[in-house]
Amino acid sequence: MTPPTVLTIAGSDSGGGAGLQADLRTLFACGVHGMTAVTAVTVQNTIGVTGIVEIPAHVVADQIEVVAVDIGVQAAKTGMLANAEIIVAVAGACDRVGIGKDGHIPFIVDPVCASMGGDQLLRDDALDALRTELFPRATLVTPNLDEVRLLTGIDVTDRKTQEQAADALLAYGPEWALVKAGHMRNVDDCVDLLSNGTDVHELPGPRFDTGNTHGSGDTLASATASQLAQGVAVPAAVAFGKRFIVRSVRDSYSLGKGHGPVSPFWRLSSESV
Ligand SMILES: Nc1ncnc2c1ncn2[C@@H]1O[C@H](COP(=O)(O)OP(=O)(O)OP(=O)(O)O)[C@@H](O)[C@H]1O
Ligand SMILES: Cc1ncc(CO)c(N)n1
Repeated sequence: MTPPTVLTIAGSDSGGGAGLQADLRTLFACGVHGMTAVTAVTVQNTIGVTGIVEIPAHVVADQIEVVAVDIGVQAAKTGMLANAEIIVAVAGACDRVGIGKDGHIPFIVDPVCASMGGDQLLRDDALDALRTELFPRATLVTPNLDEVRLLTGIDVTDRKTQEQAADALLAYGPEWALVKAGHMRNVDDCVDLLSNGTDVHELPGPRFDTGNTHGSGDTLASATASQLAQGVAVPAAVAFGKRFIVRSVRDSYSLGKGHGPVSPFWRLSSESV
């Protein structure tokens, strides 16, 4: 049987923990066919990012268009987009193939700005392009708290500011905003907040005491995209993504000398070959 298809528009992490490698791993574990429009190649391990080569913007757009035309895309997500020119090209290509809230294909914009270790993955002057080019096209945006601060100026410290941040993000035009709580390290649990301005959903979850959360945002967004690709509504798709990431953080593992990755392998391990 042909599985549903999901396109990730993202950068490569040579260490295999985050970026398109995390996306493909997660999409596979969720039973969907993953496709990639590569935006950048990072020279990266568990310690940090030491180099970035950005892919020409027209090549990013072409990757989106060729897979959409031939294979078909049932949901799409973004990760690292590197620069404003790529963002503009992604917006144009998405419009041409129907990806986005005004087309028929659900579109998650994960506004990746930096790696877990703080290395910059998006040029400073590209923030505005994210807000103006991609947020209005997004079915769902999924910033972490550092990205919320950069995009809205709001410092999220509790449930009230989390909701304020969601409203500020929604003002840029996405249908839904998910304000992730992974970086709210002063609290014992990890409650993400999903809102479309009228429906507000708390997504509760435990906080595991681990530094091995490399790729957690990519994994959450990809697991959510796997559900949107099958016609699941946003709140249920995000609830699935949250359950998926909780198990994946629980089973995260140490690798190298820095931050190890979250692991979606739990989903594949119930049967022996
Ligand atoms: N220590 C943890 N224990 C449990 N869940 C976590 C933990 N850290 C992050 N999460 C969950 O993982 C998901 C991603 O959250 P986070 O805010 O860390 O995103 P991110 O910073 O974009 O991730 P990335 O590490 O890929 O950059 C959220 O659902 C969050 O609640
Ligand atoms: C390529 C890439 N994308 C995303 C992230 C953030 O998780 C990362 N560290 N590297």
